[in-house]
Amino acid sequence: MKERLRQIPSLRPPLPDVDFSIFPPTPHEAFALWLNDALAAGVREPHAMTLSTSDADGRPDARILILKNVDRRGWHFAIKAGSPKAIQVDSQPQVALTFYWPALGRQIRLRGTATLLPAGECAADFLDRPVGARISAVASWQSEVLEHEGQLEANVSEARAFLKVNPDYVAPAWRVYAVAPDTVEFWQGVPDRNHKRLRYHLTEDDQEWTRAHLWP
Ligand SMILES: Cc1cc2nc3c(=O)[nH]c(=O)nc-3n(C[C@H](O)[C@H](O)[C@H](O)COP(=O)(O)O)c2cc1C
Repeated sequence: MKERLRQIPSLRPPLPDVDFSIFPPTPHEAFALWLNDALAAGVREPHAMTLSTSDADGRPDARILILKNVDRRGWHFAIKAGSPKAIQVDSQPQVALTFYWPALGRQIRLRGTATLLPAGECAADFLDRPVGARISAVASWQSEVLEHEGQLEANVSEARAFLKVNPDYVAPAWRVYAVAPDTVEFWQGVPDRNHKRLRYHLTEDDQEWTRAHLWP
């Protein structure tokens, strides 16, 4: 295994260069710039990110979610109440988000606080989902033990029939959170390993973003 892993290239050139000295004043704007680059470079699912949480005992957990929006409140994700991640976020709202875009050798790391958005926004997000995704959200006891496939099929059929006659139904467990970061780091991999890093940090009074270049 060790040999096989060693042979896999990482940060394979060509990678883009970056001039952090001309980066915008907020990480929100910087994220939008890099997302444009990722889309232009054909990065698959650049809106997939790892949400890291910790449970009540302080044990870390992580999983991938889809980024739903970025606005002044932060980076949004949608999940189901009652799932392990939702229980973790509610008990410990300090979380981290991580993006990795291999084709560009770029990583973005955020640390901050997750806040539940108003019920109306959660409902609107649910109704925006394709019908298959709504069926699945209604049918699934997410992350519970599935005793046999038949259970899932039965729940999916039931949810499909229910949503057919109740197309405006909103799953009450649907939640959208925004992560308001206090730290956001933009990391550009360089093949010679002298990576470039820019960290945005919110001042204590939450008024201003400061910027610092970090050692590789
Ligand atoms: C590309 C990708 C996107 C995903 N997007 C979401 C999402 O937006 N919301 C979600 O609840 N789960 C999403 N998942 C599934 C989660 O990673 C996870 O398996 C699931 O939510 C259960 O997590 P939990 O047991 O920590 O609650 C996605 C998985 C992948 C691989």
